[in-house]
Amino acid sequence: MSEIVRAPEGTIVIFVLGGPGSGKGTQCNKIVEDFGFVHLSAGDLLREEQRNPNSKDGDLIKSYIKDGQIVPMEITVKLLSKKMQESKSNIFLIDGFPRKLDQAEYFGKNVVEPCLILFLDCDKEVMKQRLLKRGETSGRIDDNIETIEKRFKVFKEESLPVVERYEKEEKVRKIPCNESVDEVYLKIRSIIEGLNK
Ligand SMILES: Nc1ncnc2c1ncn2[C@@H]1O[C@H](COP(=O)(O)OP(=O)(O)OP(=O)(O)O)[C@@H](O)[C@H]1O
Ligand SMILES: O=c1ccn([C@@H]2O[C@H](COP(=O)(O)O)[C@@H](O)[C@H]2O)c(=O)[nH]1
Ligand SMILES: [Mg+2]
Repeated sequence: MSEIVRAPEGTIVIFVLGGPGSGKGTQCNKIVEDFGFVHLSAGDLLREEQRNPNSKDGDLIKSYIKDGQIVPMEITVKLLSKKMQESKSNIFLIDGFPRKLDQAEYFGKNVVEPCLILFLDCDKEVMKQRLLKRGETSGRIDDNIETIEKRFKVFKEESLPVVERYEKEEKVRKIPCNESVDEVYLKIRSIIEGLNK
């Protein structure tokens, strides 16, 4: 796997954060359609790496995901950095990362500081119902009630402090996400359209 490389000057990174099932992937897909940013889902990259029979990290990744725990950051940051290096774009939506304070520090120091955090704020019960429904067809090893509960705990204890960290830097836009996909997206679109105004 390639090494972690600092992003070139002018690279713009938006972190899309929120609890499991808050709609990060769904909303990122809509942003990509309208704005053409490059969407990197840390979870998707880890799942792809886990499926790669040549990866030395596959078994480790699988055990962390199945248990709803956070994979050691060197693995995730390498995957993100590789995709960024391969891309011709300089605007990235990074979904579901950073999940811990040390990951936020590490990425900022070694890759790039984000300019904006979109925080998708959704009620736990709403997220749980979405994930259970998704689990009927997703095939994800973590879309089951036992792992979902663990993911909620990890999100509250480890990942919410990341949002609080960026709130101190006034980089966070909080978006209520209990409503329909289109209602949520209208709010997100207006935030993105307002950038640089
Ligand atoms: N606003 C919404 N209203 C109803 N269903 C939604 C909404 N947003 C997303 N969903 C559905 O909820 C499920 C979870 O959405 P999505 O995969 O986008 O969430 P996520 O935040 O990326 O979750 P994860 O952290 O598990 O990757 C999907 O089945 C999606 O179709
Ligand atoms: O930065 C990351 C992102 C994800 N993980 C692990 O993957 C699963 C699923 O992530 P989603 O964002 O829900 O697709 C997550 O529960 C973690 O186990 C990670 O470790 N680090
Ligand atoms: Mg997702």
